[in-house]
Amino acid sequence: MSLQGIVIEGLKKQYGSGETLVDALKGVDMQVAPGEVVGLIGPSGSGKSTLLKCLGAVIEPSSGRMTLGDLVIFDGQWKIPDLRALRRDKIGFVFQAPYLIPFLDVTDNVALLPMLAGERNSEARSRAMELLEALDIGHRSKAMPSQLSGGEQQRVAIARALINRPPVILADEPTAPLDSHRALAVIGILNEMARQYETAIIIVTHDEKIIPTFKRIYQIRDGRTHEEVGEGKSPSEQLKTYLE
Ligand SMILES: Nc1ncnc2c1ncn2[C@@H]1O[C@H](COP(=O)(O)OP(=O)(O)OP(=O)(O)O)[C@@H](O)[C@H]1O
Repeated sequence: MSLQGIVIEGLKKQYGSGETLVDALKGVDMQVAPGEVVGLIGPSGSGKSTLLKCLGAVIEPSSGRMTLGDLVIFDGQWKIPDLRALRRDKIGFVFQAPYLIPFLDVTDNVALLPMLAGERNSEARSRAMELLEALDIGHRSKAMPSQLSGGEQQRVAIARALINRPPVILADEPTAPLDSHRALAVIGILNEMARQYETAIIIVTHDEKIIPTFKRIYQIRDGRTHEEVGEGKSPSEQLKTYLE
């Protein structure tokens, strides 16, 4: 991947038309370097999920431009013919709920995507195992999801998001159900993974526990992004700014 990471320029998204028109994004600009983890915060209804869905090629923006690495994915229209392949190969998703498949063990939950894509089962499982070890959960590789704690399930979900080494990870409230200790552990892991694999990571959050960990934060207000630099401010100063 080139040094570009994620670049979003003038992104707009409108839902509906006429009387039901909603201007969800009114011109979003955002940049995340490879290896960087940024926070995305904003009040309810400000457009955070809409932005993540546009970037994740789940919904189509109305206008603007989005680049992942050296790949222009959207410029007034989709520039990639196969959006499913784009999602599978370039983007890892982590959600609030881990959404693990209940009847597959931990290893197969992580290995499923490459196996479905045609990789040999033994290779996919051995890559899954490597990641599980790196996430310090290798010892639970044969467990079923229901036998894991919430924090352990979220680490498996992170391994699944990383298995194809995507240049981009989009995380939507990944720590919401976790206590402080586990939430900070999950953020620590995402930071370490970003550094190790040069992944650009965007984390949408309301979670006061993790907001002070971000070096850079984008705040969405009224459909536009405002960049805030977290570093240098004390956690309480940051929280005061963001929660106002
Ligand atoms: N499918 C849709 N059709 C019409 N309007 C929508 C649709 N999805 C979202 N919206 C509107 O777009 C705006 C942005 O919504 P979005 O879900 O992106 O906000 P959010 O910041 O993620 O909110 P929350 O923190 O509550 O999840 C809101 O006004 C919402 O009502």
